[in-house]
Amino acid sequence: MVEEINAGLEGVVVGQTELSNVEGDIGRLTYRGEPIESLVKRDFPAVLNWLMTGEWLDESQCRALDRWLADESELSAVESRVLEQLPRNTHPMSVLQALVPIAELTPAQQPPAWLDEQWVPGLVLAARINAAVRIWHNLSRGGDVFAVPAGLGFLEKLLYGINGAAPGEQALRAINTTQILQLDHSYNAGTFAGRVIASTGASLCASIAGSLGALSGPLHGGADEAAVMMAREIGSPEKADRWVRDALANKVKIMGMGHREYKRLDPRAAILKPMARQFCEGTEWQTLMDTLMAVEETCQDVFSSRGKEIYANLEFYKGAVYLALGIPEQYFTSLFACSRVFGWISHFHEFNRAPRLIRPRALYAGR
Ligand SMILES: CC(=O)SCCNC(=O)CCNC(=O)[C@H](O)C(C)(C)COP(=O)(O)OP(=O)(O)OC[C@H]1O[C@@H](n2cnc3c(N)ncnc32)[C@H](O)[C@@H]1OP(=O)(O)O
Ligand SMILES: O=C([O-])CC(=O)C(=O)O
Repeated sequence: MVEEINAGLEGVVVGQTELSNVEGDIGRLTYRGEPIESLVKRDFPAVLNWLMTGEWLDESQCRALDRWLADESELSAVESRVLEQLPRNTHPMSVLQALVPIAELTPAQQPPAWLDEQWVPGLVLAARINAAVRIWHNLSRGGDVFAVPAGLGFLEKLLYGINGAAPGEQALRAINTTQILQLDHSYNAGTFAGRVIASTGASLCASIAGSLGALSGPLHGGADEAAVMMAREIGSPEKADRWVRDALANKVKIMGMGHREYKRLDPRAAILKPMARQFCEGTEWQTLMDTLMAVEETCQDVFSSRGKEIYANLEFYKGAVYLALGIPEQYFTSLFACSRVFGWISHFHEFNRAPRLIRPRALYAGR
């Protein structure tokens, strides 16, 4: 009997989740029923807590969580030594994969009293990941780690540490938006990898180390860096049309375009494109932004001539916002991980409430 094989698991339902809902046919994304368009008007700590627990924090709780996460965004002596030993050209995603399995999950500061203790190790891990990205950004450039003043918020500390200067109000609002948009996305490859690892009874750190590996690939989270590298290679909007037509004729994938689930515009790209335009206008990033827009136009034109549709995904315009915030492209995917880790933690706990070993079957095709 010939068994049917679905190598990419397209459309296969392998579990359930209450965390986020990707409605690809109508281009809608919600976290616990709340559309991302309204969530981006809130503060990042409030939204990550909503995703994890399904409860809204009041203003003082939100400030307390923000401050505690920021305070926990430091590395222990052992963790710092690990980073110091790494070759300076190590990619930030590899740095995170080296660090996470040995990360210390005991908080250095007392967590807010109302925080359910089941969340503490995961939140400490998320804070360590943010710290590692900030600190590696300094170390990999051969410099000292920028001193960051006390009393900053979680995302403020991350941006301050990367740029060595206090972010303005507009930059803070922008990073609040990008990080909210990346928190969760149902059973994407990175999250699913984490659930598979959790299904063996492995630890939270093991699960998240696996998710990081999956996220790093260019067909997934690594597309953010790859899209900007593509725009840099093209060089200018005038050259985009020829470049894209040649690429598509040669079956080269255009990074940041297309999506397994969205059959319309990714709602995250719909928010990020106007933001990126506004941020890049009249700056050194204007040509890159214009090049990305020209790539999107030609890509859609070629697809339409084939009777198909293609749309930008989360990754296509996000990089232009990040560049304007002072974040270099090698760091894009690690910034993605700084947000998505809260989704991975939520999935780890959700999965472990009804665990089952995930073990599919293969059709033997050998001798
Ligand atoms: C956060 C995230 O992970 S978002 C996704 C980030 N990844 C990217 O941006 C990488 C570029 N995009 C892609 O590779 C794909 O669109 C994926 C992997 C994201 C999803 O693709 P799948 O559901 O597997 O669709 P698949 O790759 O089979 O594409 C269907 C058709 O569209 C084409 N296509 C899809 N995306 C692209 C693209 N970006 N560039 C060129 N052609 C594309 C495929 O070549 C295929 O054509 P064919 O039917 O002639 O063979
Ligand atoms: O859902 C997917 O396949 C990829 C994606 O957009 C994400 O992880 O945010």
